[in-house]
Amino acid sequence: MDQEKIKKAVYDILIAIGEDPNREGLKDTPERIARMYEEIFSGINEDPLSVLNVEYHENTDEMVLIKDIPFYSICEHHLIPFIGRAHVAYLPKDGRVVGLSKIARVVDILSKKPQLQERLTSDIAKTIMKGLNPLGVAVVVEAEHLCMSMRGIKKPGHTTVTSALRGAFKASSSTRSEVLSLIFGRLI
Ligand SMILES: Nc1nc2c(ncn2[C@@H]2O[C@H](COP(=O)(O)OP(=O)(O)OP(=O)(O)O)[C@@H](O)[C@H]2O)c(=O)[nH]1
Ligand SMILES: [Zn+2]
Repeated sequence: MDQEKIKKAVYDILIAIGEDPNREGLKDTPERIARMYEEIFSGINEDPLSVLNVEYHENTDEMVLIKDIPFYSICEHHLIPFIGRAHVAYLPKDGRVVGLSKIARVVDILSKKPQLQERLTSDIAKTIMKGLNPLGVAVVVEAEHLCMSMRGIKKPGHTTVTSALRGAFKASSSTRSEVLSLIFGRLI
C-alpha cells in the first residue's frame, strides 16, 4: 500500500472540506489514516484460501455451523463501514473438516476491502467450496450500512440480509430449512 499517496490525499481532502490540516488536532491525521487503511484494507492483497490448508479428518457428515461471526467491512460506493455478523455452515465431505477459527479467519480476510455485501457473501461461499470441497456451503450475512444510516436515506437500525447457498444447501429444501432454522433460531 502506498502510505505517502494516502497521506497526501487525506491532506488534500482536509483542505478541500475547508479544514486546516496543519492545526494541532489534524496534523497527524493523514498519517493515522494511512496506518488505519493498511489495517482495514489488508484483505486486498491476502489470499483467504491460505488459511484453509490445514484439514482434519473426523468421521462425520453432519453440518458444521459457525454463527454470529462479527465483521467490519467498507462499502465500495461511499468508503464508510458496513458492520454485521456472518453465519457460515458447511457439510463435510469424506470427513474433511477445518479448525473453527479458520472459517472466522476467511470472513476476516474477505471483509477487509471495499466491496458490496452481496460480493462478500458469495466470496465467503466460493472460498470454502474451493478450499474444503464440502458437500455444501451456506452463508448468511446480516449488516447495517452506515451509508444508509448516517447519510442519504438515513435509516439507522436497518438490516440487510444476504445469502449464498451452494451444493446440498441449494439442492435440498430440507437441508436448507435446517440451516436457516439454526441460523435464525426458529423453524423455517
Ligand atoms: N446492492 C448493494 N447496494 C449497496 C451496498 N452498499 C451500499 N449500497 C447502495 O449503493 C447505492 C449507491 O447509489 P448512488 O445513487 O450511486 O449513490 P448515492 O446518491 O449516494 O445514493 P443514496 O445512498 O441513495 O443517497 C445506494 O443505493 C446504497 O444504498 C451493498 O453492499 N449492496
Ligand atoms: Zn455506501
